[in-house]
Amino acid sequence: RLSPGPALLFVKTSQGKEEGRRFYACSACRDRKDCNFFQWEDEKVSETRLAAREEYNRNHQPSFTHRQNVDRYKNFVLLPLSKRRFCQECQQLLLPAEWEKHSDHQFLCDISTAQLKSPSQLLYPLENKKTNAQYLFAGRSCQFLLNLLIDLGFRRVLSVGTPRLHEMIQSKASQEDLSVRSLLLDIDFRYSQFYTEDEFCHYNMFNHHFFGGEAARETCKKFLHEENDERVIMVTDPPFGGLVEALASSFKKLMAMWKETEKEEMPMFWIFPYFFESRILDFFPSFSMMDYQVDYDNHALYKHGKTGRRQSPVRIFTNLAPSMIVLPEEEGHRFCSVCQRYVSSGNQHCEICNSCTSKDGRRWKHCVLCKKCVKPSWFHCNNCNCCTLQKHSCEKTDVGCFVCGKAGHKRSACPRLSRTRTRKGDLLRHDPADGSVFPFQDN
Ligand SMILES: C[S@@+](CC[C@H](N)C(=O)[O-])C[C@H]1O[C@@H](n2cnc3c(N)ncnc32)[C@H](O)[C@@H]1O
Ligand SMILES: [Zn+2]
Ligand SMILES: [Zn+2]
Ligand SMILES: [Zn+2]
Ligand SMILES: [Zn+2]
Ligand SMILES: [Zn+2]
Repeated sequence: RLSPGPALLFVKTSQGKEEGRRFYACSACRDRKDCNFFQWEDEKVSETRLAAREEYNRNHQPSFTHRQNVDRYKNFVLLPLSKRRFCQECQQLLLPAEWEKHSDHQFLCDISTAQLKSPSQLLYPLENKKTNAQYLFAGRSCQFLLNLLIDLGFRRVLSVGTPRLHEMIQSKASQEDLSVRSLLLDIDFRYSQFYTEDEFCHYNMFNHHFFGGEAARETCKKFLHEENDERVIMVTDPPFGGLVEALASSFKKLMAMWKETEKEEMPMFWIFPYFFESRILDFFPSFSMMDYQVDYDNHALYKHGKTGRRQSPVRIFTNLAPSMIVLPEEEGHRFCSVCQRYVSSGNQHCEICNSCTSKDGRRWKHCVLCKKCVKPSWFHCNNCNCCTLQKHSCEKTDVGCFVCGKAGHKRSACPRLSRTRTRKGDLLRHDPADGSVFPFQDN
C-alpha cells in the first residue's frame, strides 16, 4: 500500500485506567488486518525494522504516477472501441501493448466513452469494512444534492470523498451550458486514471495530506479561490468509521485554504449519520442537521426503499441557513414555519420543546419527566430515572448484563461486543454484518 501520509496518535486505554499508553497507527486504515503500521509512542525502532518498512513502501507504490495515467488516458481514448480494455483484477485501463501481461486476468471489453465518464460504475467499490467501505450515492440522492447546490447558486464544488457527485458534475458540465466545476479529493488513487491533475487530487482527509505535494495543494487552493463570482461549496461524505476529530481538523484546514480570515466559513455539506450530530456540533457549532435521508446504491441497510421504506440514518450537516435547504415535497417533506426548516413527514413539531425533534424520521414522543422528546420505542424507567429501551439492564438493580445475561458487568462492559473507544471517549459498536459503526447507545 501507498503510504497515506503521517500517522495519527491514538491512546490505548485498558479497563478502568484513565491514562493510556500512546501509539501511532495508520490514519487511513484502522483495521490492523489492512495495514499493520503500529508503533508505541515511546518505542525505539530498530534499523532493520525501518529498512523493512521502507522496502515495503517502495514495493507498494502504484504502478503509474498521476501524470503517467493522464497520458495513458489520452492514448486510451484515441483507440477504437474494440481495443479498449479494462482489467478488473488490476482495476486498470489497458493499452494494447499491456494485454499480454494481463492475459490471465478478467477484463472488460469495448469500454465506451460513457463508461469512462462514470468511473464509479466501472471500478468496484472498495470494501475495507471498518474504514473505507465505498458507499456510493443512489441516483436519487446524487441528483438531489446537485440540483440543491445549483439552486443555491454554487458553481464550484470541492468534492471530498464524493466521486459519484464529482462525475455527475463533470458530465453535466460537458452536456449543458450551465458551468459547474468540481475538484475531487479522494484517497482512492484509481480515479487518477480518469481525471487530470486539475480534476482530481490524491488526498487523505484524516490528516489533510496531499500525496501530490505542493503542486496539488496549489491546485486545490486555486480552485477554492473564487473568481467571476463563482461561489464555492465543499461537499464531503467520509467513511463512517472515521474519527470525527481528525476529519474536522482537516476540514478546518480546507476551509482555511478558501479564506484566511476566521470570520467567514466556507459553505459546506458534511454527509454523515445522524447519531454523530453532537460530535459534529462540538467542532462546528454553526452547523445544523437536515432531515433529508441520503441513500446509497450498495448499502442494503441504508437504502430508502420505494414503499415501507427502510430508513437511512445518513443526513446532511450544513453551515448554510436551514431555511434555504429545500427538501423534496414529493418525498413528504414540509416546511415548519416555527423551526424555519424543512422536516420529514413523520417529524412533528413538539409544542413543549418548541422544535421538530425527531432525528430518525419516526414520530418522537415527549416525556414530561425527562423534559425532552424521545424515540417512540422508549419508555420512562423510574429506576434509571430516564427514558430508555423497554429491554435494558437497570443501573440500580443488580440483574445480569443485557447482552450476555451474566452478572457482574453492565452491557457497556460486555466482552461479547466488539468495541472501540475513540480518542474523545465515544463508545462505538461495530456491526459485524456490514462493518458499519454506531454509537453504543443507539438502537
Ligand atoms: C462513504 S464513501 C462516499 C462516496 C459518495 N457517497 C459518492 O457516491 O460519491 C467514502 C469516500 O471517501 C473516500 N475515502 C475513504 N477514506 C478516505 C481518506 N482517508 N481520505 C480521503 N478519502 C477517503 C473513499 O474512497 C470514498 O470515495
Ligand atoms: Zn490485470
Ligand atoms: Zn418545528
Ligand atoms: Zn418535546
Ligand atoms: Zn423519560
Ligand atoms: Zn432501568
